Amino acid sequence: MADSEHPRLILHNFLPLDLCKELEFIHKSCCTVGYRPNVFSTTLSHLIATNCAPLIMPIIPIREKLREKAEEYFGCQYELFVEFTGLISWCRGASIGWHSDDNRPYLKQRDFAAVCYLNSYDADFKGGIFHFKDGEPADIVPMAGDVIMYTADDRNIHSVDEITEGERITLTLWFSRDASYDEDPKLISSLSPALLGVADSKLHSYIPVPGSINMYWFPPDEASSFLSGFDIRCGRLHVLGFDIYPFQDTFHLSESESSYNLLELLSGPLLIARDSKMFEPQFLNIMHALQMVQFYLWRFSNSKIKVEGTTLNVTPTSQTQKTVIDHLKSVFLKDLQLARRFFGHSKPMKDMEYEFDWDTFSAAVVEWECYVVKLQKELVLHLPHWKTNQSIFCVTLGGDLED
Ligand SMILES: O=C(O)CCC(=O)C(=O)O
Ligand SMILES: [Fe+2]
Repeated sequence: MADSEHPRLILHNFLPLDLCKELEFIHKSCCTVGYRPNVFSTTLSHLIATNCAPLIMPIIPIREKLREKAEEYFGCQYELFVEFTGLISWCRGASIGWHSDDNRPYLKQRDFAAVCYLNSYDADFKGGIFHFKDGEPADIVPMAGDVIMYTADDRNIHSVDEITEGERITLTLWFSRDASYDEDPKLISSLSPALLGVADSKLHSYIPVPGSINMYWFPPDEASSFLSGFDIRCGRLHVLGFDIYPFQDTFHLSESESSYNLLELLSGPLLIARDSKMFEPQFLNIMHALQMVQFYLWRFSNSKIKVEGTTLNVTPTSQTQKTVIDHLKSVFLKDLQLARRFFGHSKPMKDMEYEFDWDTFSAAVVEWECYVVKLQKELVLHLPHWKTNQSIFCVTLGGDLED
């Protein structure tokens, strides 16, 4: 498959599609504005810092499998450390020219890269084809479940075409031979024992806690004034048909209130509305609401599961509430068109309109709790082992990932 001048490995169908969908859910619920233009990212340390530690669990076995594969293929058994793990998405306009992944002084520690494609060219996005400058294979068309691995040096100079539509999502890792760049000890020390000691009855401890407002404002250089652009969390909810209504008294929401103060409302309790209906149970903040909607989308929207007969907690939106919603929308989504261009996707949006129902959404909210408790238990089970070894790896793979 590869010659020794250009050491690289392509693995087809390495990740099961349902796992790809799960990672997409995690990314779309938790990401922040990323490190390059029109790029969004979710790192493991960010998941831990925003009280979403259980959500690192689906990533851990994949990470370990990839490290093993890299060591085996590139002939460096037991030598590699994971330097970086992140879910990364590229939206319309993102691209990268010819480069090697170690091409900056501060990236010299990178020895190998692994890129797992979580969604597919054409079906989910247009553009975004990967090219190696020299050697074979030369062009990689991203397909969900496929993985590419290559050396980070100039034997594997590569580029990615501009994304012209949709959102291209990957799980990207870099490996280093230098133990001082191992990300594990930092991650382990940030997994606070107090946080993990919670019993199931205290699940509310795992309600996501948002990072600072400017981490979610796009474009990032507008995050000092918020005069143009949009909040990416509101943008994602908007393209899926949801509005936000703050739970707090809104009498002070005058036109003159600063954008920053209004954006602060997103860190507090709120309700979500859709099609002139308000869902009564409150969410504790925007990340909580977004996670629930993305969870619904992942687990319920494409399945035949329909839940009927749940007591509906949905009321009609009043005119006063609509006025508040519209005012806040004009603050949170200054550039609605841009938000739609980035996160909107004509086909899935139509499917959503068709398939959404509040009863099933209520069921998803309950199911989400079971999901997080399950992951939390796994995390609690593994942590003592991780601490002893100062390294994050699973003792068993739990059957989620095929050999
Ligand atoms: O996402 C990809 O296919 C590769 C991205 C890349 O080259 C990079 O992040 O350095
Ligand atoms: Fe690269």
